[in-house]
Formats: sequence, structure tokens, C-alpha cells
Amino acid sequence: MRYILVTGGGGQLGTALAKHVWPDGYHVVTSDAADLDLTDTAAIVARVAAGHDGQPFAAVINGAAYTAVDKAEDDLVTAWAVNALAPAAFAAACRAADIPLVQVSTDYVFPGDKDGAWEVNDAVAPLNVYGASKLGGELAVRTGTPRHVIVRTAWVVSATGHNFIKTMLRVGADRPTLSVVADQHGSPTSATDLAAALATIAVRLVERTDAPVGTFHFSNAGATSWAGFAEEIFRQAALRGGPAPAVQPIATADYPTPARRPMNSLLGHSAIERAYGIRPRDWQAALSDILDELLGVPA
Ligand SMILES: NC(=O)C1=CN([C@@H]2O[C@H](COP(=O)(O)OP(=O)(O)OC[C@H]3O[C@@H](n4cnc5c(N)ncnc54)[C@H](OP(=O)(O)O)[C@@H]3O)[C@@H](O)[C@H]2O)C=CC1
Ligand SMILES: Cc1cn([C@H]2C[C@H](O)[C@@H](COP(=O)(O)OP(=O)(O)O[C@H]3O[C@@H](C)C(=O)[C@@H](O)[C@H]3O)O2)c(=O)[nH]c1=O
Ligand SMILES: [Mg+2]
Repeated sequence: MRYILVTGGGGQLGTALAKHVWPDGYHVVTSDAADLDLTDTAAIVARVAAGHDGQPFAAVINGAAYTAVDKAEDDLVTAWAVNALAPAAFAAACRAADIPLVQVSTDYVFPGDKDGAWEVNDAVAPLNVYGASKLGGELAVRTGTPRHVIVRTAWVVSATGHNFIKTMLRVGADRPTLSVVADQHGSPTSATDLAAALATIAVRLVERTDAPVGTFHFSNAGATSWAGFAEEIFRQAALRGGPAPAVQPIATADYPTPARRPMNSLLGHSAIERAYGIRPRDWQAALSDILDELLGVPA
């Protein structure tokens, strides 16, 4: 049996990685905050070294993070502990055990001032504490262990956990109109699709010493704004008897938040397709699967 340690077992991605159908012989071992506190670097190193059921881990996927973007502005130390120092501990432990590490990062490492999609070698310049702390995690992994893959993703959504779809459905049930920013652009990502991509990468890293390493981007295909995303959520929700409030497009300036966010965080997929043959499906199709789970299949 090949055991893969997955952190953030209670989060969107960790849940999807546990549900993913892995190849025969692979088994996911999840950890959550209750059994492995990621602010405790010694505990991280010990956990990776301990392996599972008398065997060393075959790989680690660090799916946990401090993801509360606005709260991070006032909680710098915890954000950096979880998003930067914990990945450093995973890198050190994976290097010592000679096993691959898959680290998940974010579109928020980019400043958002590009016209087209961000490619993997574009210059990073985070606008907020969350993005800066995630960049710290990238640097720790990139310099800490050679057998690593960093996958930047964006706008992660699923039927479980906290995310934009669930917020829109909850708030949309109570209000006739929702104001949503229309000038921030990006690509929504199904946690299920992301999990499948990460599983492909992890298996290849485990089985082939010549598997591509480095930094890649994964999101669902296509681009939208948060307002465009909200409109499509409600269009598809209405087909399932869900809420259908009007979406009022607004400017970022009219929706003040503690953290600044990138105006364009669209991610380019050419690197992950070239290295791993991964081609994401459209975000609207991924959304449809999530709404099937949340609201039922349309009549
Ligand atoms: N959500 C998004 O829109 C995006 C996410 N990403 C990245 O994707 C990855 C997965 O995100 P996602 O699944 O959405 O995140 P979630 O917020 O759904 O889950 C994060 C998980 O991290 C755990 N965690 C947080 N702090 C600690 C800690 N101190 N010790 C142990 N566990 C901790 C949480 O546990 P608990 O709940 O128990 O605190 C939770 O299970 C992360 O690396 C994130 O940065 C990238 C781009 C977009
Ligand atoms: C709820 C709500 C949000 N918004 C805006 C705020 C923000 O610009 C945008 C999305 O809101 P969220 O709270 O989901 O944004 P946020 O938590 O910043 O989402 C980010 O999370 C981190 C973890 C990432 O890595 C990013 O890829 C991204 O997904 O929509 C509205 O305009 N109207 C609303 O009613
Ligand atoms: Mg959020």
C-alpha cells in the first residue's frame, strides 16, 4: 500500500482528495487541525517521519492553509506560520524522507495588473498578507526540497466547506438583489477537478523519478468576474428550484474589504498541459456538478 499524507482533511481540497478514486494500491491518510496543528513545525516533521501503519509515506500533499483572506490582514503571524513556515517544515521532512511534496498555492501571489492569463514564470508581487504568506510557502518548498510540485489555483469551490457558491446561495435566498464586484477577473476551480489534477501529479511523482517538478497552474477553463460567476450560479440554481436574485455589478471601490485583491488573476494552463497532459474543463460544467450536489439534478 502507498500512503499519501493529505493535510487540510476537513477543507474543500482535502475532502475532495479523500473522495477521489485513486489508482489501486494508493490510500489517502488525511490530517486536520485536531490531530496535526500546522503551527507546530516539530509536530509536522515528526508526523511525516512516522509514516503510516509501519510504512513510510509515499508522498505528501499539503492542502491545508490559512485561507481567510481578510482576517489574515490582522493575523499576520498565524497566516505566515500556516502558509509559509509549515510548508518549510514539510519540505524539510519530505527531503529527509526522500519523498515528493505537492504544495498548493494561489493566484493571489500575482499583482493582477496583466492583460492576459498569468503564466508560471510571470513575476509575483502579492497585494495582501494571505498572498504574501502563500508566496513564502512557495519559496520555502522551491528552495527546500528538489522533489516538489507547486500548483497555483484560484477561486476554489465545492459542495462542502466555505466558498463563493455557498455564500451566494445563502445570501441570495434572503435578498432580491446582490451587489457583486464585476471588475475582478479570474477562473473558478472545482475542488474535485483540482483534486484529480493533484492526484495525477502525485502518482506520477511517486512512480517516476523523472516526473516534471516545479510550478504549475490549475483552474477550470474560461474566465469570468465575480459578478459573472454569481450570475451563472443563479442561472443554474434557478433550473434546480434554487434562489435567483438579481446581480447588481459593482466596482471594487464600492465593496471595501480589509485585503486588496488582484483585478486579474486568470491562470494560464500551458505548463501543466505540457508537463502532465492535464486539460481542465470549463468552469460552467464544474459549477453544474456542484449545484447537482447542493440543489439536486435539474428536472
Ligand atoms: N479557497 C480558495 O479559493 C483557494 C484556495 N487555494 C489554496 O488551495 C488549498 C486548499 O484550499 P481550501 O481547501 O479551499 O481551503 P479550506 O479553507 O477549505 O481548508 C483549509 C484547511 O486548512 C486547515 N488549517 C488551517 N489552519 C490550520 C492549522 N493551524 N493546523 C492544521 N490545519 C489547519 C483547516 O482546518 P480547520 O478548518 O480545522 O481550521 C482546513 O481544513 C490551500 O493551499 C489554499 O491556499 C488557492 C486558491 C484559491
Ligand atoms: C460575498 C460577496 C463577495 N463579493 C466580492 C468580494 C471578493 O472580491 C469576491 C470574492 O469573495 P470571497 O470572499 O470568496 O473572496 P476571497 O476569499 O478573497 O477568495 C479568494 O480566496 C483565497 C483563499 C484564494 O486563494 C483566492 O483564489 C480567492 O478564491 O467577491 C461581492 O462583491 N459581493 C458579495 O456579496
Ligand atoms: Mg474566502
